[in-house]
Amino acid sequence: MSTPLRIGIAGLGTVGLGVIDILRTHATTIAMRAGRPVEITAISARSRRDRGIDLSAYAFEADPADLATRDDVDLVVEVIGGENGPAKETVEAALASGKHVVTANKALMARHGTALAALAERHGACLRYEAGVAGGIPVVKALTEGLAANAVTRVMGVMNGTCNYILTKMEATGEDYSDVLTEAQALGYAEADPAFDVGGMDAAQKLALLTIAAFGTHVDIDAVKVEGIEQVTLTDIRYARDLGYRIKLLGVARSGDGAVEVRMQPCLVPAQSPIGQLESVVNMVVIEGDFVGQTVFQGPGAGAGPTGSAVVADIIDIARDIRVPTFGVPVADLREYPTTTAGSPATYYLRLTLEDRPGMLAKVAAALGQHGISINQMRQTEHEGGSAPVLIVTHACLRQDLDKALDEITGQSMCQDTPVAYRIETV
Ligand SMILES: NC(=O)C1=CN([C@@H]2O[C@H](COP(=O)(O)OP(=O)(O)OC[C@H]3O[C@@H](n4cnc5c(N)ncnc54)[C@H](OP(=O)(O)O)[C@@H]3O)[C@@H](O)[C@H]2O)C=CC1
Ligand SMILES: N[C@@H](CCO)C(=O)O
Repeated sequence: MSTPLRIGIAGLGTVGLGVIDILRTHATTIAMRAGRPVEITAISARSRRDRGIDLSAYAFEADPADLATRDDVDLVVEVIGGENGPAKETVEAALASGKHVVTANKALMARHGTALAALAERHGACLRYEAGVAGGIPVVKALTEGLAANAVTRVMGVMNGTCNYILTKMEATGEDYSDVLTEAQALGYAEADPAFDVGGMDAAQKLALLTIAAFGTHVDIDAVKVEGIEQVTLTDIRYARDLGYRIKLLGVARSGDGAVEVRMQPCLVPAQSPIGQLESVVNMVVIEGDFVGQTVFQGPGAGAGPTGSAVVADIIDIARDIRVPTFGVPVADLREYPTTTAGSPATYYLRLTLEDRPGMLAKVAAALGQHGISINQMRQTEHEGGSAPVLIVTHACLRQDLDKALDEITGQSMCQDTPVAYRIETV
C-alpha cells in the first residue's frame, strides 16, 4: 500500500464538515484516483462542541497553527475564513514547514495570495484555492490547466451564490430582502459576516483571483471597483424584467489599452441569456480566450457539498503529485499591469422618480443630451401621487458622462428620489 496523504482540517463549519463527509463517503474511490489513501489525522476549531458526527478518531488542536506543524499532517485544509488572524497564521505556518495547503478562503487569497504562493514556492509546497472561486465549479483548474494555451481576453460571471439567491428569490416570491438573506445564511451560503456577500466584496475577491490567473498579473483588491446589491429594490428587479432583463451581481475583468478593467457591480443582463437565466445559489463563469473562443462554466457556488467537492479535488491533485503553480505561473513571472476602473462604454438602465409637472421629461432629455447621452427607450409607468416614475434605456455612453448628467438632474430638483442607474452588460 502506498504512503497515505495525511490531512489536517482547520475549521469545522459548513465547508470543513463537507470535506470530512466527502473524504469518508468516497474514501475508496478517492484512494484509487489519488493513487494513495487520503486520511484525516487532525482537526481544529474554536470549540469541541458536538457537530453531529463522530470526530473522535482525529487529534484535536485548539490552535490551528499547531495543527499546521504537526508531524502527522502533510496537507492542511484551511476553512476558517478571514483575510488575517488564525487563517493566515495557519497557512503561513503550514507552508513554512513545507506542508501543502488547500484553502476555500478567497479573502485571504485575494489579499495575500501572491505572497503566500511565493512562500509555498520557496518551501516546495503546493497552495491551491479552487473552492474559493465559484464554489463547486472547477474554474481555477480550467484557467490554469484546461485553457492554458490561450491568451484570455475576458472573464466574467456571477460569483456570489448568496446574492443570486437573494435577487432571484425576491423576484419569484416578492419576499423582503432581509428575510431572504436570513434564509441564505441558514442554508450555509453566506459568509460569517454577510456584508461581504451583499456588499460585493466576496465576489470581488473571487474575481481578483480569476484575474491574476487569467491575465498573469498582480491585482490590488483595493483597486477593484465594487458595488453590492444592498440598494437593489424589488421595484427595479420587476421593471428590469418588464424590459426583458434581470439584475445580477456581475463581475467583469477584461484586458485592453494597457490595463485590466476589473469591476463587480449589479448589472442588467438579457433575461434570455445564460447568465440571465441563473437561479438560486448557482454561479456562472464565462472565460474567453483568443484561440478557444467563449467557454461557459455553471454550477453551485456555495454550500457544504459543492465547496467540499472543490477542496477534495485539490487534495486529490496534490496526492497525485500534480504541481501547478498557484496562479498558473510562478509568482516571479506575474506582471505588474495597472487595474483600471475607468470602464468601457455601455448602455444604462435609469429609473427616475420625477415630479409630475409639465416639462420634466424635456429637462431630463436635455440634461442627458448635454452630456452626449442619447435615449434608446423611455417608458413612463403609473403615476403615484405627485410623482411620475420614468424608465430610460440609454444608447452606449461612459459612466462618468452619465454621472454628470444625473448630478445635473438631481441638482435641478426634478427628482423626488435619488436616480437609479445600472449598467446593461453585453453577455
Ligand atoms: N460556506 C460556503 O458555502 C463557502 C465558504 N467558503 C469559504 O470557506 C471558509 C469557511 O467557510 P464556512 O465553512 O462557511 O465557515 P463557518 O463559519 O461555517 O466555519 C468556520 C470554522 O472555523 C472555525 N474557527 C474560527 N476561528 C477559529 C480559530 N481561531 N481556530 C480554530 N478554528 C476556528 C470555527 O470553529 P467553531 O465551529 O468552533 O466556531 C468553524 O468551525 C471561508 O473562508 C469561506 O469564505 C468558500 C466557498 C463556499
Ligand atoms: N458566501 C459565498 C460562499 C461561496 O464562496 C457565496 O454566497 O457565494
